[in-house]
Amino acid sequence: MLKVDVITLFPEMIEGAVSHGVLGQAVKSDLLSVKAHTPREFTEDKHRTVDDRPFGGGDGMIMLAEPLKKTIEKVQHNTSKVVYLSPQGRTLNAAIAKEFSKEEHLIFICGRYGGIDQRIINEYVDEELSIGDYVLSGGELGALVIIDALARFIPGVLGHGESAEKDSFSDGLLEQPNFTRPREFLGQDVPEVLVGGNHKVIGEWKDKVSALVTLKKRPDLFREYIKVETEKYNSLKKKKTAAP
Ligand SMILES: Nc1nonc1C(=O)NCC1CCCCC1
Repeated sequence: MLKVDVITLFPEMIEGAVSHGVLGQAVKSDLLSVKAHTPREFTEDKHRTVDDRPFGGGDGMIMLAEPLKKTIEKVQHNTSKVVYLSPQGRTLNAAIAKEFSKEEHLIFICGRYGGIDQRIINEYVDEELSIGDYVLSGGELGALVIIDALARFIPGVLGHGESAEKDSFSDGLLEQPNFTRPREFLGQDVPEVLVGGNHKVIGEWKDKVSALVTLKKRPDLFREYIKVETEKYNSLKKKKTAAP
C-alpha cells in the first residue's frame, strides 16, 4: 500500500481533503494511507516558531530548517521519496502521477510564506514538483492535486471496470463528451449511437470523437499522439518483417 506523509503547517487542509469521495474511500479501504504532520510539533520555544527572516533581506519569511528536519526524520525511511512542491519543479502530468502511484512511500513538503531553507532541499529533497506555472500561498493544494491524480492509478481505487488508463491524457487523448438521462434536454438529443447498445460501434465512436475533440481543443496533444502511434506502428511493422 502506498503511504503518503504530508509535511504542512495546516494538517487539517490535508486531512479534510482526503476524507471525501474517491480519496476518502481509498483511505478507508486501506488502498492508500495519507497522514499530515506539522513542523510546529517539533518547535521548542514558547511561540512555536517555524519561520524567520531571510538572510540578505527580501520580502516574506522563510520556514526554519530545524523543525522541518525533525519532521522529515520522524517519517522518513530508506524507500521514501521526498518531494518539495514548488513552481521550480517539473510540471505534473498523468505520466508523473502514474509513476508516483508505484512508489512505496512519498513525503510531500509543503512550503508556506516565502519558502523553505535551501539546506533542507539540498539534504532531503529528491525532486521538486509543480502543478503549474503560477504561485500559490502554499504547497498544500499542490500536494492534494498530486495525491488525487496518483490515487486513480492505484488498483481498486476507481470503481469496477473504471480505470485511470481510460482517463483523459492517459492514452494521450482528451475524453469524448458524456451524456446521461434524459434522452433530450434543452432541445439537444443524446447521440443515437450511445443508446444503440452495439458496444463495438460505441467504442469506435468514442475513439473517433476523442481524437476529434483533442484535435480541436489541444492540437499539441494530438500531434504528440499521432507521433507516438506512428512510432508504435513502425516498430510493430519492423518486428513483423524481421520475424522469420
Ligand atoms: N505552482 C506550484 N506547484 O506546486 N506548488 C506550487 C506553489 O506555487 N507553491 C507555493 C509555495 C512555493 C514555495 C514557497 C511558498 C509558496
